Amino acid sequence: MKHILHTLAAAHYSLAGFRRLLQETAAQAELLFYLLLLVIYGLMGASFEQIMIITFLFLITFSLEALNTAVEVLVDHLTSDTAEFARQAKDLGSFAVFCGLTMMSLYSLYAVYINL
Ligand SMILES: Nc1ncnc2c1ncn2[C@@H]1O[C@H](COP(=O)(O)OP(=O)(O)OP(=O)(O)O)[C@@H](O)[C@H]1O
Repeated sequence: MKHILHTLAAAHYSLAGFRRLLQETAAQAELLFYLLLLVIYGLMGASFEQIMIITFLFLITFSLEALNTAVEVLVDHLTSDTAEFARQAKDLGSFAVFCGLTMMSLYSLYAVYINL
């Protein structure tokens, strides 16, 4: 019973995190990018396996965006001034998201190449 309640509470907190993430313009753009890719994958007759792969890559990218947002929230709480640690922390988070988007883009170029 204790474990079930713990899991339910964790799901509740995760949903709150998802709602918070959707307030970020970058996260909205990434979600739209994924939906657009799904349409393209559908139109070119991609396999179930290819749709699963792009979905996993999107979920990795979206989770990187969530962690990047968490870093930004913490940094903004720590300082409202210009600071070297703040610049480095935000740039590193930004680079992580960039890597995720690059994975999605490269895989999609490959999927278009083998399906058309
Ligand atoms: N307090 C700060 N001190 C120094 N540089 C900062 C600071 N805050 C932001 N920056 C620099 O400005 C960039 C953009 O920061 P900002 O807070 O606007 O992120 P963002 O545009 O909201 O990021 P994202 O698009 O990933 O949500 C950072 O990557 C960093 O280089």
